[in-house]
Amino acid sequence: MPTARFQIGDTVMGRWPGSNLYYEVKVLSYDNKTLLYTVIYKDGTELELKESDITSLTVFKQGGRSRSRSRSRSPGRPRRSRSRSPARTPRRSSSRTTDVRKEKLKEVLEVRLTPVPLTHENNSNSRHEKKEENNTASAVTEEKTETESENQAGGRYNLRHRKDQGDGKTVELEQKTETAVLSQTKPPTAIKTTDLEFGGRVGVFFLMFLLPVAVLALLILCGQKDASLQSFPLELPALQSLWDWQVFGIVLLWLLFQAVLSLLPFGKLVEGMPLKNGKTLKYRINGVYALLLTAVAVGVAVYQEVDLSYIHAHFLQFYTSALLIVTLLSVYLFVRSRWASQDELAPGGNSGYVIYDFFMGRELNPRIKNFDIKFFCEMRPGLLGWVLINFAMLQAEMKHQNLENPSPAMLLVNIFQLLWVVDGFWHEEKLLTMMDIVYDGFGFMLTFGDLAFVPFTFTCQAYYLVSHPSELSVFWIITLITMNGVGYYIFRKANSQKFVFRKNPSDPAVSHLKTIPTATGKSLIVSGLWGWLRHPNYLGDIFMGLAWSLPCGFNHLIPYFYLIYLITLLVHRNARDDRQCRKKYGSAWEEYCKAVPYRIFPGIY
Ligand SMILES: NC(=O)C1=CN([C@@H]2O[C@H](COP(=O)(O)OP(=O)(O)OC[C@H]3O[C@@H](n4cnc5c(N)ncnc54)[C@H](OP(=O)(O)O)[C@@H]3O)[C@@H](O)[C@H]2O)C=CC1
Ligand SMILES: CC(C)=CCC[C@@H](C)[C@H]1CC=C2C3=C(CC[C@@]21C)[C@@]1(C)CC[C@H](O)C(C)(C)[C@@H]1CC3
Repeated sequence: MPTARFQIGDTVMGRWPGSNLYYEVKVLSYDNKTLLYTVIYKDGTELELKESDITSLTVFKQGGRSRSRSRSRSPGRPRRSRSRSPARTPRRSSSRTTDVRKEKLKEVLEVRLTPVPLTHENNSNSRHEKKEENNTASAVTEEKTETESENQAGGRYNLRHRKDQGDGKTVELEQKTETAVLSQTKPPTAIKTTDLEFGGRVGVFFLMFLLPVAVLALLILCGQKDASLQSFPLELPALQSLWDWQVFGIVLLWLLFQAVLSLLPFGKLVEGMPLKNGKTLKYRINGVYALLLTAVAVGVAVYQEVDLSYIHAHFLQFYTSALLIVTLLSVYLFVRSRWASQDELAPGGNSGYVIYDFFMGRELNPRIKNFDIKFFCEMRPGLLGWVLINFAMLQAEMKHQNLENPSPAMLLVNIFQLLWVVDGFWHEEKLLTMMDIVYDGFGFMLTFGDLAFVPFTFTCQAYYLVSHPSELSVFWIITLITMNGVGYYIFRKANSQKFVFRKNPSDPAVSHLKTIPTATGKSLIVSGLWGWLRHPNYLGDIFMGLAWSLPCGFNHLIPYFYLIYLITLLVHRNARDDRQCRKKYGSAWEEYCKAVPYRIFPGIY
């Protein structure tokens, strides 16, 4: 009769199926027939493990000590990324900061899985470690269902989530875990960036010139009577016609006005995602107030008979002014990043190549005291500038076409896009969890995107309509409203569902959804919109983008620029996110991809 080596109630280290990671588990029972131990992980996941996959705690502690003694880092070798998985145990470190961080995160980590890689892992390179770290088994959970999965070694593992047992206490544990994940997930450590995007140094060098020139070309075409690509003027506009100091002054005033609004002490102060040093930054969420105050200021200006069509008449000059500010700001950001500590660097903008890092952005959250430059630029001057420019185009249309009222096409474009911007401000807080804020550095790409690309290309439909009238039938108007409504519904529902789920998976609004657990303690939604597509929110956005372009008719391709940009960006973003999720969630992500094969478009893998 076989005897159990470990006793019920023992705390031991259990291997996570299919990986070399060990987590602290408690032995719940031992089955003499199958020779399997039932163990429970700290996040409530129960598994049946073979004895060979269980090791006593002391063995690990000894192994850990000898490891830390023997590990010597050569100066050239990048620091290992530890924060990729939120479930990692902070190890012994000589640094006092790490100890402080350990203390701060202790409470959170108590409800997390605590993986400890096998000793031989130290012989492998860091890329391999990352892969192993996230290689986890997973199962689709549903009320009262279980999925059995075979691990790579052929052993039997029985995955069960405690939620399935209808145990209220456990749901609370899961809720605590997920909440902790939302508020405590750390961005990856700023090790040297080796995976270069956008074609590396050469790619970004060309992009840096190509993007501003492409936008200029788009604006030139959009303002021409014949906006077809073949009619692009062979003679470029004279340089002096592209510059106006007064316009430059107006752009500076606009930025200053928005900066002042963003510093007003209205709205709540919220904490962003934790940084590598365990600290969190505070953000003032007052976008809705800024929107309202800007609307009042514009209303007063119009009442005072300020002619907003000036913006239309000087559109190219506004663009070049914005471009100069983008360039100066990017240089400032790059220079100041020299004084940023390792902790403050973005994982994607630290390659050591000046051009690449300048483009991608070295610093993650550049701030002047409490003023967060990235958060400000991402939401305020560009998005509000877009709405203001749209409104100016509406006035210009009435003036140029001698209309008493704006055309239905112009009204639709204005209203649809205003709705999207208002929605963005209403949900401003959610931006704090997005990759742009959490992972991306603030360099030329985002500065240009936020301050030049958004206000000058997203307005391209309204700009086009000023000199290209478009008749819309009632049927067409209803179709476009429906299309925008459906797109908005999918976009909003998917984004909100994910946000609420990440905050509290037991929230009644999302508790009915089926999920796939992952070793990080977070789960992935696998039903509803997120069970239909891997990025339902992108599809909603694309529907809206289509509804914004169609009012301009089919005479030219130019008004479809936004749609083409959006699809390209979202396809690229999907690939990027897919890579990150595969690293983060390992086989759980594979499982999700199998369960939900379509990415953005139904029927297209
Ligand atoms: N108009 C424009 O110019 C742009 C618009 N957007 C819009 O912004 C919105 C947000 O986009 P973005 O942040 O890129 O991407 P998503 O909102 O799709 O977020 C992706 C993240 O969501 C989490 N996730 C993925 N699948 C699941 C799942 N099944 N269950 C739970 N969580 C999941 C993962 O993060 P984790 O697990 O770590 O939480 C993943 O990294 C979109 O609606 C997009 O259309 C974006 C860019 C530009
Ligand atoms: C060509 C080029 C340099 C592109 C840069 C891309 C940026 C313009 C966009 C990347 C992601 C964005 C998001 C918003 C604006 C455009 C950029 C910055 C966003 C803040 C707009 C408001 C929305 O509600 C949003 C919060 C969902 C959205 C987030 C992404």
